[in-house]
Amino acid sequence: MTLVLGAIADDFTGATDLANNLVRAGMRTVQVIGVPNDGVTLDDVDAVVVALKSRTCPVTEAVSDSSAALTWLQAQGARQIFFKYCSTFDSTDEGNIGPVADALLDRLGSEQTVMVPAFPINGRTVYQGHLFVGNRLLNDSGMEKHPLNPMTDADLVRVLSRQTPYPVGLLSRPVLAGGFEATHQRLQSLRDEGVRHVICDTLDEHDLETLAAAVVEYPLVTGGSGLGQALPSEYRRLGWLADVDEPGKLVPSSGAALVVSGSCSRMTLAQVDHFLADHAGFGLDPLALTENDEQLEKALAFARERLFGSDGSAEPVLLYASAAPEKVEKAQEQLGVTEAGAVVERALSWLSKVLVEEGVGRLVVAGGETSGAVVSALGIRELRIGEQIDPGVPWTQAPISGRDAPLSLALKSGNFGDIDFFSRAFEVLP
Ligand SMILES: Nc1ncnc2c1ncn2[C@@H]1O[C@H](COP(=O)(O)OP(=O)(O)OP(=O)(O)O)[C@@H](O)[C@H]1O
Ligand SMILES: O=C(O)[C@@H](O)C(=O)CO
Repeated sequence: MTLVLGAIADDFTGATDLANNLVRAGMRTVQVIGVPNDGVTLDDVDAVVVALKSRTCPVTEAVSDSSAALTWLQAQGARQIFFKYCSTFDSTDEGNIGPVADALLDRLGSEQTVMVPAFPINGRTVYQGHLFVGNRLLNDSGMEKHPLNPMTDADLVRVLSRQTPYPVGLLSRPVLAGGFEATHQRLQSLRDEGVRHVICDTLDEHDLETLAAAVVEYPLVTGGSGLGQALPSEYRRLGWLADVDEPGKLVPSSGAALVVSGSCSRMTLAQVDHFLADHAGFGLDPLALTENDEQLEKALAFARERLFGSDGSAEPVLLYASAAPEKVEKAQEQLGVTEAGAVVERALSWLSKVLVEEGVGRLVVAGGETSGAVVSALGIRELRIGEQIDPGVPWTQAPISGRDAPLSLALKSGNFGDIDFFSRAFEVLP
């Protein structure tokens, strides 16, 4: 069998989220970090997800990194390309969703793609082009306060129209409810009208199935991991995908248990509070971090003492910069948005690297950008997907040089996971 799906994910937690859904739907999936420059063995692999850090970087960089990923995936023979972005459509008026999708369409010589951010099991739905998080519109969900890409408009046709010079259309729920034929015809007529990007309403798994059936032969599809959950059965129907056993199990984990969090999303803030109620944690402040190394050293000493307790009293520790919007704004006013984020990412990734070298073997990271920074600092190139902790967040494993057993790693998207995620994650792990 040849490679069926090649995915380009704009952040690391998003990549893992998609890989998780593909694995759960029966595809043998490999997640690679960045475009591989040497041999990755893709025998017996149905899907590859290339994790980029292109969500908030400058547009030109996002476009060139995504194009490089496409070139590599095409060389591997991928039949369909999936551009994975956030289920909350994280982007700004400059991009990067529109410009990357346009560049990929150009390269693939394709006239149209669909935009399917919905992930119903995690409460992300789209109706009349408006994105909901649970029962709130996107712009009233906490995402309007996102440190890097505040989402202040829930109308995705309008949002995307600011990012692309091409026409953006809507495939609405009433049409979708008419099933495959009605959906197929609407996409066709939008294409005849020159509509390049189609925002797709989606309320539930059944809508995802209808969409997957209608777009399975599109060279490029785009969206959240919900569509990734629905596509594999269509690949199977076309004979592109053989039936395979359930995804492989990870090897038993070992080593101390650390959580690092740079996510300031509403759910992460609640998870941090919940964990701190009966676990140890150390909060980092970007302003203090820029002054000198004192806070960093204190955080390291705090973590070492509890993680590796010499008297056998080892316990999980949380290191976090996660903070409420007022605090984030204050740091951003003084340091600038990019520098405030970068200071935190540097601190958390350095702490993770040192502590993994010293014996952390189970690591949970909260936040997509934060995960990107941590995974890069650890020099990880490839992840195997394992047990799911909560929808969208599996345990993964990666070899680490100097460590006999692989590192067990969970990359949690900001708003994913139940309130007790940080402590329960370690219970799920074999
Ligand atoms: N106290 C803080 N002040 C300013 N910026 C912060 C602070 N804490 C974290 N940050 C930055 O905020 C950004 C959070 O983005 P990140 O992608 O990690 O989380 P998220 O958006 O919640 O996750 P996801 O993208 O998976 O939904 C990071 O760049 C992080 O460094
Ligand atoms: O789609 C989502 O919400 C997540 O996979 C994600 O991309 C968060 O960074």
